[in-house]
Amino acid sequence: MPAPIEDYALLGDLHTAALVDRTGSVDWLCLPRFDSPACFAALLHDETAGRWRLSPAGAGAANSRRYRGDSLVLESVWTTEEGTVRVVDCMPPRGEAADVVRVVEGVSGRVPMEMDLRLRFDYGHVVPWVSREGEDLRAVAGPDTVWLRATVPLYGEHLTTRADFTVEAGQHASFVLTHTSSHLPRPQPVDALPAVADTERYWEQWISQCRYEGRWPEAVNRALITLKALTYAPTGGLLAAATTSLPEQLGGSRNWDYRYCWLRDSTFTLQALLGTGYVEEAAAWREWLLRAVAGDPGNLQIMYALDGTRRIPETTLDWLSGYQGASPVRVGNAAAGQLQLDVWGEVLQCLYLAREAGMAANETAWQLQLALLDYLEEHWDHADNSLWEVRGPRRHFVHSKVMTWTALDRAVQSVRHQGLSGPAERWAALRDRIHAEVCAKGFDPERRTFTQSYGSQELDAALLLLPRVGFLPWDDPRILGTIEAVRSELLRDGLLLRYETGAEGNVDGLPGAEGAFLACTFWLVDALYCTGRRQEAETLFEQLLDLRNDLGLLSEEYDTKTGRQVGNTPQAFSMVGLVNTARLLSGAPTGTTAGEEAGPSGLSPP
Ligand SMILES: OC[C@H]1O[C@H](O[C@H]2O[C@H](CO)[C@@H](O)[C@H](O)[C@H]2O)[C@H](O)[C@@H](O)[C@@H]1O
Repeated sequence: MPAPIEDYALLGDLHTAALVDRTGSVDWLCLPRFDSPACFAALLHDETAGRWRLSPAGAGAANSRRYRGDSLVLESVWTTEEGTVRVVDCMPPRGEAADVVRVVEGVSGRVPMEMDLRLRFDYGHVVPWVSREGEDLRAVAGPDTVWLRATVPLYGEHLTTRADFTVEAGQHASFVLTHTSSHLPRPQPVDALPAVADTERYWEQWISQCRYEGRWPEAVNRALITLKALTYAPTGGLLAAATTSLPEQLGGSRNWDYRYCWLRDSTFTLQALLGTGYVEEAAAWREWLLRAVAGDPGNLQIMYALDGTRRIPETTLDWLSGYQGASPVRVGNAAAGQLQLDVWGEVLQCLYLAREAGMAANETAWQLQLALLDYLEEHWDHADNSLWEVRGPRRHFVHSKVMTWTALDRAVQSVRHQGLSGPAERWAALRDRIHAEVCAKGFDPERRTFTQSYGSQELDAALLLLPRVGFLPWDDPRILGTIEAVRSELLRDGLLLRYETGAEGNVDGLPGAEGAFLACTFWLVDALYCTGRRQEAETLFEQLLDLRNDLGLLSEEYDTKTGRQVGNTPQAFSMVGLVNTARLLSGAPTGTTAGEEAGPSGLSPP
């Protein structure tokens, strides 16, 4: 049975990621890319779907583990009756091929070790043909070949590759697993020990560029490293999370594939990276965006594959029982075909902020924005699926409408303050019309709160974002009323739901419920802080930090009843929330609004 979600550590090489549990088992690895089929899928079934375990013989969980400094080199330590060993795991920055390096270091005594490798390609159901090439192993199936080089003898048993060996104090044993396409010659294997050192150096060098000087630096650095690890280096695409189908409710069916680039999640990630000095990543993402939407920029999709592919059809993998029985397991994501109007606002805002942060204006990028605005002028008044990607009927979601306001506002600011050219007066007129409509149709004067959609009785945590984009100031009574209403109706055991599942007309069209949404709870911290409730804000932020696993990672949601992380992991949305809220609470200007015309406040210390 897979481990609790919070037990998993992340390894990555900016092309793909692996998850390792406390017992030394790699339970998730997709090769060669994040969105390729997994060759270790025990995470979504059991060990028969593939995993790679390395630990002292008969041992359970490691006694301790940590990342080496600010890196993605994982160290797990076991102390047994025979002595102490350290297993060092990493994925070196991608060279010719993908490598996973595992080194066993004897610390004291003489410890018997076990290695158990079950490669199962195509999400667990293809057993490869394994043969020896000298001392090394070669496992082939269809498009994939995996090589295993080890410094200890290997043997095969029950369709599994094993090693039983002993490590003494001061000794090393190492394993290098290398993947390539099966039609290609064998890549040069990396040397284990230098590869570990290179990996550590790569991450230390990357984090040394960080310009964050606020509080909670360790938590922020770890979140930034995680966000970087969710970057697909060849294209600059930013992933929502490293996994598919980790359930939003234990045992439930709200299981989605997050190994893609959502424009929304990417723009939030970009804001966190830009705000901490990572302008290069922003430039790479802008190039990715321009390529992804090229051809028909008006016809924007809300998400794309890592390389900008538009078609990511959703299917289920019925041979997998799902994470601890939560089925179905889905690959692909039908949300790609939805209308989510907020995305126009997020993209225009992000590109605006990138220019503010010093990225040179780019004529092609501005042409893209003009095309997006053309579309929006025609479609802003359509009902949509909202940022929550509801699968129930489309509605006039208040947050979506406010983000169309944001798109137009940032366009106006770009002309007025950034020297770009466009019909600013026409955009400003439509912007003001949308503002008036939202205030008339999306606000409930009796309850003194904005509502989830026009005429609805329901609330939505996304309403906390209205003042952040400058739609109204933080001290506007309608915003203060909304913050109070959202708190009183959506807080569960101190954390915030996105909305009430199953309420009024079952807005998301899905069975079951879900955990508290961590990004929304960070938004609540921001709202408390920006309305002068600094102590409450700080207390809630510290409470959120306590939900991170021992390695500083957060998944998408938290089940307050069982005290467990739920949903895909590690999730960019949550890690972004941590970075941006830490910046806010540290007094850093966060600049999510465009300027004085956008409204007097925005997200900045009051
Ligand atoms: O809740 C139903 C939807 O859940 C997923 O969407 C969520 O994750 C996205 C990626 O992080 C995020 O952008 C979105 O705001 C979230 O609601 C899933 O991808 C959808 O298919 C599903 O309908």
